Amino acid sequence: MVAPGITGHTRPTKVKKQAAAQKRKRDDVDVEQLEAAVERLDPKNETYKDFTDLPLSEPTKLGLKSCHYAVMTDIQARAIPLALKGCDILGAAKTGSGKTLSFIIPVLENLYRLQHIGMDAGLGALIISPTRELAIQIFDVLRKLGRHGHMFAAGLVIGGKSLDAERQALTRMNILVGTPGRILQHLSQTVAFNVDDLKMLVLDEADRILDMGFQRDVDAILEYLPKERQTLLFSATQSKKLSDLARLSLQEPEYVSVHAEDKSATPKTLQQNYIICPLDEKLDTLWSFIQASKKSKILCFFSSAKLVRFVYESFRHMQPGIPLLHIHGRQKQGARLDTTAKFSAAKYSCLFATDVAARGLDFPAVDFVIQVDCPEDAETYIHRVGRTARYNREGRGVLFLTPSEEEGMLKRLEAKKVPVELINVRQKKRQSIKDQLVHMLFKDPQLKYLAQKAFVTYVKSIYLQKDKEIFNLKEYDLEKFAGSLGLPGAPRIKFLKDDDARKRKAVSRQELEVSESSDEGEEDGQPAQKKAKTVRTKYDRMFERQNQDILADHYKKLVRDDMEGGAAASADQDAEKEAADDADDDFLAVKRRIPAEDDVSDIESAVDEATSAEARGRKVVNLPGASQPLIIDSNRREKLLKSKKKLLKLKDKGKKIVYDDEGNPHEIYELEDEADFKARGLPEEQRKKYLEAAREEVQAADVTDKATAKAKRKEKMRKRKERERAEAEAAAGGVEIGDEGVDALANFRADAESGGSEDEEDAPKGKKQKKWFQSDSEGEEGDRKKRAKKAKTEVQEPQTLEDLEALAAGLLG
Ligand SMILES: Nc1ncnc2c1ncn2[C@@H]1O[C@H](COP(=O)(O)OP(=O)(O)OP(=O)(O)O)[C@@H](O)[C@H]1O
Repeated sequence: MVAPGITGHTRPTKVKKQAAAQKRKRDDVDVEQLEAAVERLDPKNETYKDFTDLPLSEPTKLGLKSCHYAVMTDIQARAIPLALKGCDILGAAKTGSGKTLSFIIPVLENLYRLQHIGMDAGLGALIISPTRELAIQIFDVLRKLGRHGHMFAAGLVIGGKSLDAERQALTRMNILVGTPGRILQHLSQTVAFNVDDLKMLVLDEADRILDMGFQRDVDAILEYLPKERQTLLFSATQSKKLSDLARLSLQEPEYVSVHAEDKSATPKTLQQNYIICPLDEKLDTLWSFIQASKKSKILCFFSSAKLVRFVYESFRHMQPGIPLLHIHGRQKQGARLDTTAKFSAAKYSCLFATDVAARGLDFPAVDFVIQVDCPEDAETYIHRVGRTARYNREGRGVLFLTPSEEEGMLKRLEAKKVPVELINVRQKKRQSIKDQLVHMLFKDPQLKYLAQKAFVTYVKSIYLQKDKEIFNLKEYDLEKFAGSLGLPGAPRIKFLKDDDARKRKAVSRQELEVSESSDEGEEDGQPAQKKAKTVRTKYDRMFERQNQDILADHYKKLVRDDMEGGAAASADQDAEKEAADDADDDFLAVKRRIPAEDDVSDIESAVDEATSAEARGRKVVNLPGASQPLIIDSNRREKLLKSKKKLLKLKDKGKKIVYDDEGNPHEIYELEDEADFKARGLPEEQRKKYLEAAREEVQAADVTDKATAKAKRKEKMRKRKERERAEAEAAAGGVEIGDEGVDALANFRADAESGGSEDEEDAPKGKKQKKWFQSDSEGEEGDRKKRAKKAKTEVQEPQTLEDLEALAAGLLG
């Protein structure tokens, strides 16, 4: 198999051509025999177990052998024979049950029997996947299986590479794997891309591809494809919606649903648990879990990219003792692929992810899938948890549910026949990381900013959830949640006006996840055309941010005020701007409370305005302490009168005054009259006079100071002599002074001379001084904590995987 741009041939062209010609001759015979054998297949009455039971071409057999695939999985045994016979298929099977081969083998075989090979044949099969990572994975399986003698040209189009390079290769391709957006882009822009003779269309993760997020792209793609074709749809959670089937022009499709028999939609080897965890305890619980499972491969799901970044960055600072990775749609493609490869290869690692990693990815040997944030629905739960316990391996899934999410989510899971069992977190084993987070955020403003964004995006994700039976924003203690992220308080969030919010609510959560990453040209199959076109600088983006009041102070000073009265006008402008970059804030607005100097209107014009307003019959109120009258021209202004806090804003801010030696108040800068200044002489002469007078003043003060210092010294000397005399008399009187007594005396003298500062020097070196605000007991408490912490870190590391799994299980058991 040839994969343009990916594999190259080293053999000279002549030899290659001869080999191909010979092969084709052999294939002619092969093809006829295969056709006859496929005709004889009777999937409805016979069962097939091994791949050798099926009439497959030599190259496919060799491919299967080289990958050590011998026995078919259930979905393969049922779907492949039907697909070989040309049926349209709607295949549903549990995660990790081998669906990829269920469509790759029919694609290779059906095109092989049709000899749909070479440049002139054009595109024979199109395989669509919702994410780039999954497309790469499918292409990899195709390559491995097809490289033992198949002559197809196969390619991968997922964006992130030059369109031109892809264009040239596209014209030669027989099999194409890609994401919806990029495929559509080529269909609409690459003239030589010929799909008129397409024989097969495959949708992997079909329910995802057919949902709202991809609807437009997929419908547009279908417009280009011939109606006469074979269509295969596969997913772990399959939609049977008639409208979808009609869209795809399926012809009497065969429903191949493998989990119908054992009733459960998840693998038997998967142990599924859930814990009840209040929102503000999630990070503590997760941290403790990771600490107890260092020798494991863990995949943790969160609801937003910002949350993933925050948890990754903060946990990394705390050195958890296990390699941490993170993946989300906002990363560059290279970084995502790098992370996928690293996590696949890792023995022990913990990957923090958004749902971009929820579907289809075949990471080997994942021990735990932790759903830290509740999935939007049961389907997403199934796909997430399906990253473990793949192909008969064991695995464990733990779902964190807040008390308010429990009932609704369990109902949804039950409806999908997903067996989850409640377990408890051992409170004794739960470590609190709140203080560490507070400390880190205090020291690192960037981390604090990330925490604030994480908070906002989390709240947004809850607000946007469609299933209000599970997600009810009022039930979450947001103040405590902010505290658990290390924030001093919850950033203030104000929801947009009702109609706007309603519009946004209609957008599905999936669409949001997709659009979250649209800044990468095409992300998860979103077309690149949707990208914002204008070039904007960092500063443009800075001013466009809605959550200005959670930015650093100096940003605040740069922000123009949206005073209550002007808010309506600026809201429209904001709405336009906000559509661009900070997409995840676009239904939320943080109240702006920062007045800027140039927006406070000129008093005179305000008074004029008030007079004319009064003339027009409007109510005008003179606020005590305010420099301008307040015109009441709307209900909002009327309400304003009732709020003391808001009225405060309209009052004069006050000035800074300095007092001279006589106690007279002055402005900080007082400029005298120019004529008076000139009358006193030339500026240079005035300066000299001033300096002379000041010098005389200083000299006089110096003389007095010296005299005072001398008098003090004399007095001190006199006192010391008196003391020595008293000591000598005491000694003569027979009082014994031991070593201790001498020390005490010496100390006393030093005290007298230095005002007691020796005390500090006497404190043992190396031991940290107590702070003035620390009481003794606090100090001891601190020491005790330190000792306890030390003891904690000295706890014996378990040596075997079993030990650690037992520990991990212990935490959750
Ligand atoms: N017949 C087989 N024999 C042995 N291993 C197999 C067989 N079929 C598939 N596998 C292996 O099982 C694993 C899961 O396969 P695959 O990724 O196709 O699952 P899936 O059903 O598509 O999962 P998901 O629903 O999560 O996308 C892969 O590592 C694959 O190599």
